[in-house]
Amino acid sequence: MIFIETLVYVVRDGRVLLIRKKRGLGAGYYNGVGGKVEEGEDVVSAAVRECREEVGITPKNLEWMGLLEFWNYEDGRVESVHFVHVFLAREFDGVPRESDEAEPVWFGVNEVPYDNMWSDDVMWLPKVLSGKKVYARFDFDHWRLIGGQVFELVRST
Ligand SMILES: Nc1ncnc2c1[nH]c(=O)n2[C@H]1C[C@H](O)[C@@H](COP(=O)(O)OP(=O)(O)OP(=O)(O)O)O1
Repeated sequence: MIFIETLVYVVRDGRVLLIRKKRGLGAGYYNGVGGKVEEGEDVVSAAVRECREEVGITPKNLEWMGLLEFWNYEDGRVESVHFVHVFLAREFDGVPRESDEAEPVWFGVNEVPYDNMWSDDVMWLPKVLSGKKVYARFDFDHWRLIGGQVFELVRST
């Protein structure tokens, strides 16, 4: 199975908005706001929709910060591949509120709870929060991280 997904990190006043995911894959972990891109939807529209659905806010002027690939293997075979577009939003409308999927929580950008997040996050999210664009690929065995590489993207002139 191949999935196109989004992750949005809303940043304001030195803090970043994360969600504590309440159900599904990664439940209990803190993460950015996001989910699967639906049939016929573009990635920016999907990112905005997920923010509205999960925490009731509308992010504005999304800045594309990179692409992550998550390859999950089960019994030596590829079980799923996830292409995740990462965005920063420095502006938004609305007030974050809890939903049945997610509890929104603000953290200082230097106090992100990496011990309670997907174990790949500490390898790339600090770069994104400091304004760097990234490409990364991570391999998992039954969703346990077994390897990965992170690259900073720089624009060539
Ligand atoms: N390893 C890792 N690190 C960081 N972020 C993620 C992962 N694996 C992931 O799946 N994710 C992110 C990527 C996506 O933003 C979400 C996936 O959310 P999911 O709940 O599967 O998608 P929804 O569309 O919201 O879910 P349903 O509506 O299908 O329940 O996690």
